[in-house]
Amino acid sequence: MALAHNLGFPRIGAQRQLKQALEGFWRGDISSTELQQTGAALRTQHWQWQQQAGLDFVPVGDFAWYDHVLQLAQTFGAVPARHASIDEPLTQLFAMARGASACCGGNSAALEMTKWFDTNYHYLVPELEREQSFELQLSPLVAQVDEARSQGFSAKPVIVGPISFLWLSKCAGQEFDRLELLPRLLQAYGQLVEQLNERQCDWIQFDEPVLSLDLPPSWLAALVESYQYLSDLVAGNILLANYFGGLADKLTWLQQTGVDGLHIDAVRAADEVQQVAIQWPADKVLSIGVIDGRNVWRADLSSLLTTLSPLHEQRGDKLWIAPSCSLLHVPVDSDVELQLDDELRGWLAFARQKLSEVVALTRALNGCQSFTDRALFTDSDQVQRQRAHSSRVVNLAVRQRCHSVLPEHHERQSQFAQRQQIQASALQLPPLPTTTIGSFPQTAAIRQNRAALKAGTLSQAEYDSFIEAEIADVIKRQQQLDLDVLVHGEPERNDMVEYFGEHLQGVAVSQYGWVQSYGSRCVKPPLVYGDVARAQAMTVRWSQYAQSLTDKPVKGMLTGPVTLLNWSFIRSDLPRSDVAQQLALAVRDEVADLERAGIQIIQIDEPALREGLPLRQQDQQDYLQWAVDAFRLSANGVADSTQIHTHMCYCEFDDVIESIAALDADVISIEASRSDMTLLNSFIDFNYPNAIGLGLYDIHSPNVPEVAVMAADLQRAKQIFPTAQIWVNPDCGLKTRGWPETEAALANMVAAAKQSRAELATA
Ligand SMILES: Nc1nc2c(c(=O)[nH]1)N[C@@H](CNc1ccc(C(=O)N[C@@H](CCC(=O)N[C@@H](CCC(=O)N[C@@H](CCC(=O)O)C(=O)O)C(=O)O)C(=O)O)cc1)CN2
Ligand code: MET
Ligand SMILES: [Zn+2]
Repeated sequence: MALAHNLGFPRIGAQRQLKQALEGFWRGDISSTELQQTGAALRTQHWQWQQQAGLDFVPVGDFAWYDHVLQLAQTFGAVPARHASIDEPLTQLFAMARGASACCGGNSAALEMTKWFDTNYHYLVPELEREQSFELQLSPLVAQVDEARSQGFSAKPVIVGPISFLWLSKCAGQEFDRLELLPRLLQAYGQLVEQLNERQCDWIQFDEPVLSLDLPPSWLAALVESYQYLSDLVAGNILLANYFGGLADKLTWLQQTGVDGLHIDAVRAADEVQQVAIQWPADKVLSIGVIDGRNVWRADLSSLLTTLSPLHEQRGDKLWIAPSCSLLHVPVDSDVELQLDDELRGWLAFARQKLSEVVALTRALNGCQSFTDRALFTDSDQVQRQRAHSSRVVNLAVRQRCHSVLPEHHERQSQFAQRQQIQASALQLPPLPTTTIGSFPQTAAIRQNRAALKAGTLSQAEYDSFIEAEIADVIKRQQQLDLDVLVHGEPERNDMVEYFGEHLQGVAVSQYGWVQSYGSRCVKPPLVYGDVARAQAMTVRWSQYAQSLTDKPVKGMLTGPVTLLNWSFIRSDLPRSDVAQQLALAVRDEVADLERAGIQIIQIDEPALREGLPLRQQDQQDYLQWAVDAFRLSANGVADSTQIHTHMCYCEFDDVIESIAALDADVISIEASRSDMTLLNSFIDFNYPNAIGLGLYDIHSPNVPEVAVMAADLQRAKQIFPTAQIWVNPDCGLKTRGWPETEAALANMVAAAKQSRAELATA
């Protein structure tokens, strides 16, 4: 009998209960007891759903208040000195996640947040000292195992394994080889394992997604050593879980680990399944992640059954069926999406539906299908046929246009040096021009108005005039701040990707399809189900209105094709590069309309360009090639006098700097402040040719940066780059901030720029 299991369930809640509870707790509206109750209720609900779906085990340990890597760091006492004096565990955890103000242990910054592999989920980066000690502190995992068992669930603890934990951490202070810490870290894992042993868990799942990366041999040797050690300690069995890519290149290492089971991502690495099935010993469990945990389309169950049947014949009960990865990256329930038409809704499988697919497949293999399992197969067959022939999927005009894209559509008319001169005389900006990244605070009033529009209690006309009033307000405030290049503030956008999803053909948006991005913040990724086209202008009206209110240039503001792609759920029947090209053409049309409407500066944001970089080096060049092409296709249809900006944040630039230069944007604004300007090194080393907007302050914190600090950073920048190349801006949009700190910070930023300009004049 094959077994059905799951690697992890979305923790945020079908109605984002965790978000509301967390934000309520941070505001002081609810007590920690109430927060704990919400967490417990969510866990129970999620276990119930999973058990009812028919899984043989439920995952325990996938829940976290903020992030599971953070939770594990705290579990092992890997707490930076600046947070160590905070006694109360939850207070300490949130201080590590969000920084602590004077109220609890001084003004201590949060841990760095970064992307979880190639997802839009962010984890907090543990900071490890060379002398770091690890010791099992209070373990929420152990408590939750007790909780699940007391409620009658068959619990499979899941935990990030030691190699991934170390790889994803960073050195506090000076660099050292983090593997030096492994023996101490393993002891802490050992302490945890002992507690789990007492609870007689049959299986413990250790997640090692770093197996999907190109790992140096020293790390692979450390992996073998770690799991040999843990296998001896664990009374039950170890399932070593990899996801987001393949691991066939590491099989000989994995065979030496002594673990009892291996989970592979059979979606991302479908081509490896046969090889792994042959090489992975038949007396060990092989868990095959066939249901896509990174996308939302219903699986082709019949074809999966055909692939899996021979494996089941070979392995019998040593075959497990699962989603490819944790379901953290998909929304909870597609059945509640009643605003989507039946056909489209029928194409979707969110977390709950995916579990039914896992179970239906497993039961079909085991020859014990229920009536509903059979119905699921019939539906699945029908959906595959529908999607293959549906007129809403193929748009011939789009296909033709894609075929007729020519190389010159990717090119500007002139080189940057010429454009720079033309633009300088057209725009007449001062040296070190100041600007912002696009969004201004998304106030409660803005969201309430949008909610009222959706609820039908506010008319479109009322909503539109509300948005105009907001735009007028941000234009006025920017003029008072004396910024040089203004923005309209993006008040009309719920999210920079979802908004375009709402306006593009071939794309649908869900009502409740929230996915955790970081902490309490969620996104609702659009669903790209068909060929993408732009029916009418999406942003021109707002930019034009904003420009009508001022003589200063107002930047048009668009999300770029690569970011639209990477932050959406994309159809699985076309290569990603083709979808990127369709999106690029849609954005290109919008750029053209903005230019025609008199907008002289257009920013095309690409914060997710780096995120989409394939995990293996061998796949990266191809991606960068088509991603850069997509951006250039979207941007380069303009006259030389139109200035193209782009923006990237959260970026390790080193490995993609050539591609960033190849975008050939006239101005790029980047994050620099949080890394203490070290991000600039890649731009310096590369001799980056175009203009750069320095993210002079971190918008993720409510702290108001001092003029002197920003002026000093500008001073450093002037020593590195020609002044004509430097712009001055915050490091990302201001939508998550409040007005008071926004205005105070921007006032200081403008003051720093003016001070720096005055120095130029006297130099
Ligand atoms: N897609 C995407 N990915 C990204 C980013 C991004 O901006 N977008 N930025 C980076 C960081 N990630 C972020 C992700 C989310 C948010 C964020 O602020 N999300 C908001 C939701 C934004 C949104 O869609 N808001 C809706 C409101 C949805 C809502 O909660 N409505 C209320 C009612 C309105 C109210 O009273 O608030 C309800 O349904 O109950 C709107 O503005 O219309 C949140 O979680 O709170 C910020 C950064 C990386 N990835
Ligand atoms: C995550 S990048 C955000 C860019 C967008 N223009 C904003 O200002 O919010
Ligand atoms: Zn940004």
